[in-house]
Amino acid sequence: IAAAPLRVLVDMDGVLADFEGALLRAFACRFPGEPRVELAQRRGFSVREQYHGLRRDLAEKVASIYESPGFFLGLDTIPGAIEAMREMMLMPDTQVFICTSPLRKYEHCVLEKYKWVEKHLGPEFVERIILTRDKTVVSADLLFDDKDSIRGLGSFGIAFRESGRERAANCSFPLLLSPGAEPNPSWEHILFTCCHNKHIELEPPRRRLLSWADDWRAIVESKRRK
Ligand SMILES: Cc1cn([C@H]2C[C@H](O)[C@@H](COP(=O)(O)O)O2)c(=O)[nH]c1=O
Ligand SMILES: [Mg+2]
Repeated sequence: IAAAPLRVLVDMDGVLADFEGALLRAFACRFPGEPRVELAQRRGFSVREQYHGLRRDLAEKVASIYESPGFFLGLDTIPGAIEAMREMMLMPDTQVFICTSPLRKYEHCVLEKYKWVEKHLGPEFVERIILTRDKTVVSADLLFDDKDSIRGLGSFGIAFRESGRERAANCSFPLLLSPGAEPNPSWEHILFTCCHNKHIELEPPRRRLLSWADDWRAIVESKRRK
């Protein structure tokens, strides 16, 4: 019996597309007099949260950048990403998908993510886009992602008290509070190094990919069933 092909999910922002670099450049350009967080000072996935910590009103200002038309389409590629994706796609017994989370304000983001993939990778990769706010429910062997803790982003069931009784409600909650719907995702998460996560020390056996110049091929091969 032939072994099942290896399925690899590759995240988009921070892994294929340079979200952080573009955001900082656009922020500095649109709000030149405001304090900003340089890439070397970035900590934690949410840039919005870090700007909020700097000064409350800066959260809305930084969000206005990535919610603007043209922002996602204009992102530069992460060095080596396009070459790595093309090579991975050609690997025998390997299925490659782009797994990316849209903003809750999806108006420009969703269309522009599709256009970005077509522009930089071509139409065959557009067929391979998975858009989800909860990557835990997607079944695969590997997930390359720059977010240190992969959970759901969207609405989820939460218990709360009402008239002394608990009931479930489908509430929309801030990004970082939502657990994924699947507590045991099938994939191994490989943390892709990005400015906001490079200071995090991973607990073994968690693994990192430092960049696309690092040995991603060895990570892929390590997951093949013997
Ligand atoms: C506040 C904030 C939001 N994002 C957004 C950008 C994307 O829509 C998703 C992450 O997408 P990915 O392809 O799954 O990486 O969240 C962000 O990346 N960083 C932020 O600080
Ligand atoms: Mg990402």
